[in-house]
This record gives sequence, C-alpha cells and structure tokens, in this order.
Amino acid sequence: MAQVSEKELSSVKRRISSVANHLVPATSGSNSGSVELNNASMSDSYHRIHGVVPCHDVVWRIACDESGKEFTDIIYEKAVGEGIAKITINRPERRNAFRPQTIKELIRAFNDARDDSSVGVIILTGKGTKAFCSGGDQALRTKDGYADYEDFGRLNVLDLQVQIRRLPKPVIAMVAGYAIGGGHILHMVCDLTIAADNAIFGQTGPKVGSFDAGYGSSIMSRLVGPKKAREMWFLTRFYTAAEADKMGLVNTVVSMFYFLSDFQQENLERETIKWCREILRNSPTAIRVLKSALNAVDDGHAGLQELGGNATLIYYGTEEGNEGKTAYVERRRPDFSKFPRRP
Ligand SMILES: CC(C)(COP(=O)(O)OP(=O)(O)OC[C@H]1O[C@@H](n2cnc3c(N)ncnc32)[C@H](O)[C@@H]1OP(=O)(O)O)[C@@H](O)C(=O)NCCC(=O)NCCSC(=O)c1cc(O)c2ccccc2c1O
Repeated sequence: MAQVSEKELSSVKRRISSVANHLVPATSGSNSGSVELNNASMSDSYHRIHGVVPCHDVVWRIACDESGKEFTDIIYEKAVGEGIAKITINRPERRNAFRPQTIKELIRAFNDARDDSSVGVIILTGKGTKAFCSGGDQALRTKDGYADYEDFGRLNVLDLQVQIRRLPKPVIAMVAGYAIGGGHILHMVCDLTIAADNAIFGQTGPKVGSFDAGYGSSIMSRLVGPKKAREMWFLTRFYTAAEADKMGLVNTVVSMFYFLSDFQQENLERETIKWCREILRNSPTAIRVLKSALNAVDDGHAGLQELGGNATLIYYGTEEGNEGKTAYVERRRPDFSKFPRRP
C-alpha cells in the first residue's frame, strides 16, 4: 500500500478543515449557542482575526427618554458599556397584552434608542417566560380600536410596526412563551427572532373578530410563504418553536434555561446578547443600508425613501457633496470637475 507523506496528509487535513468551516451546526438551540459552535470549529484567517464573540454577563441599567416620564407598561434598559437597548413589555398578568398606553411607551423607548448613537441593536421582549406578547388587550377593545385613558379607540400598534420597520438599527425579538395575535405580528416586523423552546406562535384574529391586513399579512406571507400564511390566518392554529423554526418564522431556537452545577441559568437572553454583540462588531452603516435594502421592495415608496435617504446621508459625507454646499454658502459656482465619473 502506498505511504501517505506528511505533506499530503497536511494538505488533506487543510481541505477537510476548509470544508468543515463552511458547515453550520445541524441543530440550533444547543446550550452553548450557535455563535460559539460556529466560531469554535473555524480556524481560517477571518476567524483568527475577528476571534470569538465574548459571552460575559451583561449589566442592565434602567433608561428613560428625554421626557423623563416614568414608564408603567414597559421596562426600558440599556446595557452598561455596550450598544444594546432592551425594551420589555411589562404586563405579565395579561400575558403582556398591549393597550394604547403600552404602545405609546414602546414608541417613546424605540425613539430614544434610535436617537442614542451609543445604541446599535435593540431587543424587544416580554416580561416573564409565559409570553412575549398576546396582542391587543381584548378587555379594552371598543368599536374603534382599543381605548384606555381616552374615550376613543386607537390602533396605534400599526404606528409601532412602521417605526420598527424603518428604524435604522436591527431590532431583535426575544420570544419566550406566547407570541400571539398582534404580539405575533410584532415579532414578525422585528429584524430577527430568537425564540426559547417554550415559544408558541399564532394568529387568533378570525377567532376573536380581528385581523391585520397590513404588515401582519404581507410580511407573514414573505416569511413563511403564501400557503403557510393562509394556513396561519384561516385556521388560527398555534405553532411550537420547532415548527416556527422549520417555517422560517424565527432565526434560532434555544433552550430557555441551561443548568450549571445545580443552578438554573437564563439562556435565552445569553444567546440573544451574543447575536447582538456579533452584529455590533460590524459596520453600522453597512447594517443600516442593508436593513433598508432588505425592506425596500416590500415597503414600496416608503421602502425606497428609506434606502434613498441612506444614499443621501452617505453622499453628504463625501467631498463631492460638500463641494455643492460649500459653493452655495460661499456664493460661488460649484466645481465638480475634480470628481470622477466612475464607470
Ligand atoms: C395567549 C394565551 C394563549 C395564553 O393562554 P394561557 O392559558 O397561558 O393564559 P390565560 O388565557 O389564562 O391568560 C392569563 C390572563 O391574561 C389575560 N389575557 C391574555 N391575553 C389577553 C389579551 N390579548 N387581552 C386581554 N387579556 C388577555 C387573560 O384574560 C387572563 O386574565 P385573567 O384575569 O383571567 O387571569 C391566551 O391568553 C389567549 O389566547 N389570549 C388572547 C390572544 C388574542 O386573541 N389576542 C388578540 C388578537 S387581535 C390583536 O392582537 C390585534 C391588535 C391590534 O392592535 C390590531 C391593530 C390593527 C389590526 C389588527 C390588530 C389585531 O389583530
């Protein structure tokens, strides 16, 4: 039998390792999390340079917006020393169903996180492990929407959906328990969804006399395909996290907890933070433009406007753009002759 030389052996090893580097773990949701698994198995120069994503605990600090008004229906936090904001719907006794006040507070917190240049990623979640959000508070439903402190109804969750969609930073839904009705739509309009293994997804609209014929239908159809979207809306079934994963409704499923010695540790947030940190290592402008590009076709004119706004934003930072403004301010004719007409 022919002997294999050291050189041939090392060449085979290199090729196997190169192929292995392109494999993603077959199962998501291990306790160690997909990011760690991927990185651990990769030894190419890209991974040597960028290294593994840190997994130390995050320290949360309560945040407020510029109004300084306290939040009652949500908890708004920012991670100390990291670009992560976390917004938690805080009505666990109602399975985190929202009322108009909840939505108003969510809009305020999302506005603040958008304007805060130290924030690069926003997590949306629900208090406790039983529900992410169970949709509109049915006890407050009126003939014209949902009403709490006012004597007219609102459907202001629609404004929140648009806000999340247009927000130039990634929004990650961290889902434990039920994501139902308007709550299910909220997770769908987020850019990514990290689900715990106890998560349950579904629409109830046609059972409780409601429907979302906007993003709730169109984005769902994009995510799971037109047939599955019809199934979700027409039959109003609930789906497990594993089923949602298979349907493309979520990015990954992780076990809610893991056990370290005798202690039960929170795993869902740990994994979500890893995803945040991985995003935060990347170029914020690239992420911003990509988010608008990924939404552009589906969002029509509004989508194009968002993408176009990003082009203007970048152009303002160029010498060429600046020449136009400077010439105007100096009351002279602009000289664009030095700028290339690229092929
Ligand atoms: C989510 C559940 C499946 C959970 O069931 P479980 O058995 O775990 O818990 P309970 O049912 O006992 O609930 C505990 C407690 O919470 C109250 N609660 C739960 N969800 C709601 C809710 N959405 N509104 C009001 N209250 C809620 C429940 O009554 C219990 O209270 P107790 O006092 O009895 O302890 C299950 O709870 C469930 O199916 N919930 C209802 C889900 C639902 O139908 N949501 C509404 C869909 S419609 C919608 O969300 C919606 C909102 C909008 O703003 C729109 C705007 C524009 C277009 C469309 C919209 C839209 O469709």
